[in-house]
This record gives sequence, C-alpha cells and structure tokens, in this order.
Amino acid sequence: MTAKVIFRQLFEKESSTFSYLLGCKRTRKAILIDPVDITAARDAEIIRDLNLNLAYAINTHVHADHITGTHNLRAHFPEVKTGLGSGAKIAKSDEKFPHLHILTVGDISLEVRHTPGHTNGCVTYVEHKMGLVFTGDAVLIRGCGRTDFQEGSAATLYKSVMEQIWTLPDHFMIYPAHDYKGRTVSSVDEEKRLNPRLTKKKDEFIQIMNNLNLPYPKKIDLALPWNINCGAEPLEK
Ligand SMILES: N[C@@H](CCC(=O)N[C@@H](CSS)C(=O)NCC(=O)O)C(=O)O
Ligand SMILES: [Fe+2]
Repeated sequence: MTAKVIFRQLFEKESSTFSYLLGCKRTRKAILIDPVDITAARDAEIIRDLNLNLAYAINTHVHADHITGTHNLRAHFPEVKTGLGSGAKIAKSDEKFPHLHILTVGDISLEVRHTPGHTNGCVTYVEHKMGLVFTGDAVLIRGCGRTDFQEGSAATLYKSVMEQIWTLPDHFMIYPAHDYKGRTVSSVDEEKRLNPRLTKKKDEFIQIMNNLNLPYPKKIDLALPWNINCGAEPLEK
C-alpha cells in the first residue's frame, strides 16, 4: 500500500457486503465505496478515528440486497457527495460518473469503468497507482453477479469483464462487493485462471448464467426504491 493512502476493507454481515475506505493522508479527505445503511454510524466512527473527513460516498451499482448507506452518511458528514455510474439512469445521486471519468480526492484517483451486465448501471472503480480494483458485483471471488434482474444481461456482463477488467494488469487486486464464503480479496490473475464462470467461452457463460435459478434477494422489493433514492426513504411507495 502506498504511504500516501489509508485503505480499509469493512464488512456488513447481514448482507455479506464489503465497503472500502480510501483516505488521503495529505488532505485527510476520504472516499467510501458501497456503504450499507445499518453500518453507516460504525463507518463514520472509523472515518473520524482516522482523522478523515468523508468527501464522497459512492456505489458500484443500485444494490438489490441491502439499502445503501450513502444517505445516512450525510448526517455524519454534511459536505459528503454521493456518486454512481451514469448508466444508473433512474437513480438519484449528487454525481453520475461517465465511463472513464477520474474521481480525484487528494492523492487518490479512481478511474470509473462502466461494467454493465449484473445491472445496467454497474461500474468498477480502479485505483491504478495502488493496483486496486473495486468490482462491485461484476466480478465476485470465483463467481460473478447474477444477471436475472435490474436489466441484467449475461452477454453484456461477459463483454464488460473481458474488456474492462481482464485487461488490467494481472497483479491488480480485486475487491468485490460481496463474499458469502469468508474470502476477502483476489487478483486479476487469480480470477482469469480460476473463476469457474468467467473462464468459460461466451456461449457457455451465458448458458450458466441463464440457469442459476437463484431465489431473489430477500430485501429486493424494499431495497430498490430506497436505493434509487440514494438510500433515503422514497417519497412514493
Ligand atoms: N441471498 C442473498 C442474495 C444473494 C445474491 O443474489 N447475491 C447477488 C449479489 S447481491 S445483488 C449475486 O449476484 N449473487 C451471485 C451468485 O452467484 O450468488 C439475499 O437474499 O440477500
Ligand atoms: Fe448487486
């Protein structure tokens, strides 16, 4: 890790969600990726303990399984800006990032790569200097995000991963939004060799994804309207 940036992986156990804190030691400004509503107060305490001030609370996508913590964090950090990829057209956010936008906070630079397929608005954030890749649900450790709701598409996800993630240097570390088996991190090299879905040819990948037969996330009907409203209670229910 570079001496200039504080990096923390945080976990919310009910939805098995990882959030990621990046803090600039020089400016004391921070970015939090994929916060969860029920851990927003915990995250705020950690940010304060580290003498950081939250500049951005951003999401990799409109989550279906939990409510984002972006809105709750506004109570702790009144100046915080929320951010989301510009492909998430129906969702509210202070900023919507276009493909290849660079989000700079002090000495932290996150490149925004649009990686639709799990949802139409998914993005992957890449910190090139540190070799960190925040894939959201596009690439999970030895898996990938399902493609059966939120305008998901297996063919689109395959293209996104091949073009936007597998083309990164092999040693870059992959930090996903979830893991259900206690794993925390992988790498581009590891997933290119060992991912049981994404090592397949496109047609076989699509076949696998279209036959997962997973139950919908338990909270999907609650989470989507709140997350479209940036994690705040929707006006119309
Ligand atoms: N059981 C959980 C939801 C599990 C799930 O569907 N996870 C999503 C990511 S959150 S949108 C997924 O894409 N999983 C891929 C897979 O192969 O499991 C709940 O009820 O919340
Ligand atoms: Fe998701």
